[in-house]
Amino acid sequence: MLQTAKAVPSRDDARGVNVLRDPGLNKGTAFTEEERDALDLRGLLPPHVCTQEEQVARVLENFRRKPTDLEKYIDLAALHDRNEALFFRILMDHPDEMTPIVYTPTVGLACQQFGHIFQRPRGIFVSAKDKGRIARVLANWPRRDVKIIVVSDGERILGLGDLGANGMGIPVGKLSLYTACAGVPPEQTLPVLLDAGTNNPQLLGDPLYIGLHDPRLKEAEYDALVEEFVTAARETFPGVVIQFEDFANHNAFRLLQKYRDRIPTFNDDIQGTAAVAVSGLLSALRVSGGKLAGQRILFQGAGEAAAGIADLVVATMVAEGVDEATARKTCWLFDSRGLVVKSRTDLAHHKLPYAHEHAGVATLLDAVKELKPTAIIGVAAVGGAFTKEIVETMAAFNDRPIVFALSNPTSKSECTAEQAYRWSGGRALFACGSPFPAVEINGQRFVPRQGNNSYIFPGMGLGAILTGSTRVTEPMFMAAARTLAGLVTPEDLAQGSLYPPLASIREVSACIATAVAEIAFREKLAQVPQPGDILAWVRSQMYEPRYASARTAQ
Ligand SMILES: NC(=O)C1=CN([C@@H]2O[C@H](COP(=O)(O)OP(=O)(O)OC[C@H]3O[C@@H](n4cnc5c(N)ncnc54)[C@H](OP(=O)(O)O)[C@@H]3O)[C@@H](O)[C@H]2O)C=CC1
Ligand SMILES: CC(=O)C(=O)O
Ligand SMILES: [Mg+2]
Repeated sequence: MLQTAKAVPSRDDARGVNVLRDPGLNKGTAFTEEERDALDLRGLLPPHVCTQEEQVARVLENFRRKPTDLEKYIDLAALHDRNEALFFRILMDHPDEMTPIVYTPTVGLACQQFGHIFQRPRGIFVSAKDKGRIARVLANWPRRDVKIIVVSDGERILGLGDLGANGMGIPVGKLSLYTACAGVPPEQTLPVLLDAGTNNPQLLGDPLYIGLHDPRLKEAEYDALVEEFVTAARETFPGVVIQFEDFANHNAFRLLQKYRDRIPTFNDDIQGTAAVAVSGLLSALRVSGGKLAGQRILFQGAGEAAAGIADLVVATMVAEGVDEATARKTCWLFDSRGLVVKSRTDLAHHKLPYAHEHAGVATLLDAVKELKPTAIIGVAAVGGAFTKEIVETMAAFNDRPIVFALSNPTSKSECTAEQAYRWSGGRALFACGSPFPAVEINGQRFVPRQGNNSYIFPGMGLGAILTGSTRVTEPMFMAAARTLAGLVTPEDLAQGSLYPPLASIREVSACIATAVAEIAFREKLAQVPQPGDILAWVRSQMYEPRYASARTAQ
């Protein structure tokens, strides 16, 4: 027995196998001859040594053979678990093809099916059962150099509602973009799902649901869970930035208020969305020739995204010298009960600054007719809400109507790109939350781009991480919006694109991180010495999905 044990090493001794099983170290068929010897890999791999390019070709061939987007998602998730560098190489080199799979819209479907497609856990699940021991749970994470956590409690996943622990797909997807779009090293990222229960009856009745089969915690218990998590996360991973994602708005605004002046944190749905939308507005105004001060913006929806955008529109106008009261009057909200007006007594706190003197209006179409907005922004997750009549009405009194259909995923989009362009006779200045293909109308080609916070959060997080900023502030989001808008070229605008191409997202993120870092240094929030050339420094810190050398792998 002893002899056998010696002759056949135990798994722990089999260095080669462990390397192949570690996605951070594994190069698969790309291990060189020397590495195969040094790491005991001989025979564990087929003999042909592949280049990374050959591996990419193989992955793409298989990926493209998958019959559905969900199958493609599962395929990429498996690659992520197998070979991190190859996964990010593919994401970075094929952003237009891969982003809609790891991110919206497919990630929404994946979250809906999460318990059924689940293969391997990724990230940390902190549940209500962990009360009193969350620090120990976080300590189970194998690394201490985590710099960015994206946390969700799964209560408002995209526009799909309460998906409970299935919402883990969102932190995982967002953090994949952190690495692919902003070069944050994957080992510095940690997805967290805070399982406070779910009120989704379908999930509670689904034996394959992966979360607690319990109703959501009530406010006091819930707040205690979040507080324990935040405290433990900051102790376990000193300096970590915490991004709150896809919380329901009854918690999102409160938690932002509670933590924004205490730790480096932001709410992506409120603040990241605000920056991308303001950037889109600034780009649209370059085409229409107007100024923010001259706009009337009607939001369909009055939640996190709407209030976040409206607040940043106001802050931007105030920074341009407009008085706050006047600035507020440019923004109008329309919620599930109609136009938000002063006489209403049912308004949540975040709606009050936009409750103007006006008679009640019951339908969005009537609101458009009465207010004659220059821009409509859809953030209510009501698919198809921008009807033909609404877009035609917008086009009747605006030479260049601004139409942003920002709800996700695609099924919740207020209108398609084709509808916006066709119904406006090719005059709409359009942006969408989820991707739409290019549209040709009367020989003119329009290339819609995504008004999605994915243009903002990777660079925002990178800037905060690199500087060790102690806070993530509103001026940083304003700067991100302006930086992003500044990267839109006349060629982009000529084809209807209000954002730069996804292919340039790493450069976009580097510029946003630089703008954020400049503020962190100026406001003395940074914890590192200021480099001479901030942009060059930021670029030099960005992860490249190159394979580590065998020496590193050992
Ligand atoms: N493109 C992007 O980057 C982002 C897009 N989004 C998308 O925006 C959508 C909303 O997100 P978020 O703001 O966080 O969600 P919230 O739940 O905070 O807000 C939703 C809002 O929609 C309103 N609403 C619901 N039904 C209707 C209706 N029939 N007519 C008018 N308003 C209605 C709600 O009204 P009431 O207040 O009365 O309940 C609420 O104000 C989602 O689809 C999300 O995916 C969000 C963040 C980023
Ligand atoms: C994009 C995003 O954050 C959302 O739809 O929730
Ligand atoms: Mg979100």
